[in-house]
Amino acid sequence: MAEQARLSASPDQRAVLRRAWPHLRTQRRGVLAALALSVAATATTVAVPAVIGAGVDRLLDGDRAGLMTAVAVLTALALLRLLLFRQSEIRLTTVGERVVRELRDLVVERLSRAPLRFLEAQPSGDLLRRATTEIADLANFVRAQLPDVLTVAGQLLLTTIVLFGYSPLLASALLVVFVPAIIVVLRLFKKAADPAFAAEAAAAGRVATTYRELVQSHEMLRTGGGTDFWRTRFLRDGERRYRAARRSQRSLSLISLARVVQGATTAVLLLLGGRLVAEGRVSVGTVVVFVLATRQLFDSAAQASNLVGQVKLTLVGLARLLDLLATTASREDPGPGPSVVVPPRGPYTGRSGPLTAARGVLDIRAVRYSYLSGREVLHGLSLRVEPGERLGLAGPTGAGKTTLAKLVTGLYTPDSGSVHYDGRDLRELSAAELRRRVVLVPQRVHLIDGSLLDNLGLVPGTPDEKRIAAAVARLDLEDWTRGLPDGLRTRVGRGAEALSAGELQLIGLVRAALVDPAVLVLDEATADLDPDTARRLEIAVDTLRADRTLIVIAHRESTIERLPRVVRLDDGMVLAEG
Ligand SMILES: Nc1ncnc2c1ncn2[C@@H]1O[C@H](COP(=O)(O)OP(=O)(O)OP(=O)(O)O)[C@@H](O)[C@H]1O
Repeated sequence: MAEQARLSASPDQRAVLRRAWPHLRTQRRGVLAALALSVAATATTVAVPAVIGAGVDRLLDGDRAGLMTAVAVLTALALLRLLLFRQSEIRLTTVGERVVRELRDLVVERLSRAPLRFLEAQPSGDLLRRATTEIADLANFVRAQLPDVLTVAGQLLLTTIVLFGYSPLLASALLVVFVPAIIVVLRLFKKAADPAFAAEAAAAGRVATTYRELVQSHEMLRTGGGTDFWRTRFLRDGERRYRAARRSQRSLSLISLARVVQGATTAVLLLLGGRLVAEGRVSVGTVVVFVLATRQLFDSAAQASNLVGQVKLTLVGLARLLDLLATTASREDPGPGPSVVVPPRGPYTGRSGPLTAARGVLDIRAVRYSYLSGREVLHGLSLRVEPGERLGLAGPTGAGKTTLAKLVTGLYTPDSGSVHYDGRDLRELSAAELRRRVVLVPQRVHLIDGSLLDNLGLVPGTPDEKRIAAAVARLDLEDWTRGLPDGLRTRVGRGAEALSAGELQLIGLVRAALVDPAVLVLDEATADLDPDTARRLEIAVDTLRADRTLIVIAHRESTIERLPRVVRLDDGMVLAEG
């Protein structure tokens, strides 16, 4: 089996921000400007204790003018602070929203080009969560917490610098007590929190998967009596998620150890400061600066402890998102940076590629394919289909007919062997060229939420109503569309007009007519068709086939009887022809 990239349940959490940085490429200037504003805003806060300290010393010296200057500077700082904080907040959230939007677009783009094999291999709920909830969480974080995080980080850094300027001795004492203790606390926290938060995100993904399964297969679960099984599974996943959330919350309590560190640091500072003042080595104003600034430092640390859970959650979400982007990056992507691996064999995503003739031979050469390692489904199957030929593929369930159809239409790439159209390996063709030449009408055509017209128009080039109506008329399907409540404008899909399996295939055939491919592969619906729909399908297929190659995965004897050439498959091999 070809190596298939899979999303990791616990993606690499190391250097997440560094790995995310290349994705900020287009917004780097904005990010830097926002950061500069944030630093300036923070500086106005950090300067306050220094100005108060200077004021205290002027007061003790009886320097009235100096005191008034300090008061004026404090007032100016307060105004400047207001202005700069507001500006930095606006800038940050604007740039952050842009980055999130670009990430969202990139995810959509990557998922739309991701190989079918990759998409089928992932639990759909988990994929959905990464592509939606986790990006939404990131957006919320950017809006609500990022400005605070930057302010806190800036305050911690700038305050330390200012204190060293005042008294290296007191500042060193502060750091000697404060920094090692905080590092120990943070290390303990990281050790407990990294796996806990990753497990919580993975558990949430599992809940989403189970939930999605219910929505998708509710009919089967109800009629088959499987509701209890599902409920048990859902409760089990919910319980796992609850326990994972409790564990990550417990890891947060480690951060409260920081308060013990705060108490010890204040005590050391007051004892040492008092002694230095008594010895005349520092002024009272300097001790005031230290006391106020240390308070600020502790406030920041306390705020940081409140934010740290949110930051952790966001970093885990970001790591999962980067994992998704790295796993879906195809060979053609320039890639955001060296940390991105390039796993899925991006099939048929070439942007250019050779052009092929409007009618050509379809040549399947010794293709092998496995979904799961060690369980080969097609074992070196070869088949040549001439232009304009009508071929039926028959065989028992599980013989590999649908798999072959997906290989022939380029939805899967063979593990070995190749599929050629007009002498070209499908892998060499651009996505547009491939879609122009080979079209699959699947067994179950999926509807998007919208009108029949919206659904019929889901082909390259977004055809207008006139073109769609002409295609409907060409396939002799006007009586069918006219019979629907609003004709072509009838809403279809969930909660709207229900269409039968055969009618869904009619939609697939109209789409094929709009594309005008050289090869049409029709995976016949297995459901029983009412006589009207069966007749419409027959007429539409006959009209459509004209001079193009038609491959029908035949589930009905009547279809097999009508086809001049029938290939019977069994266990991934051609069993017989005729
Ligand atoms: N997404 C998948 N993951 C794993 N195994 C799969 C997947 N799709 C199909 N298979 C397996 O591959 C084998 C061939 O399936 P395939 O659908 O191609 O057969 P088929 O001849 O089209 O059957 P049917 O007539 O029932 O549609 C089967 O054993 C099936 O269980």
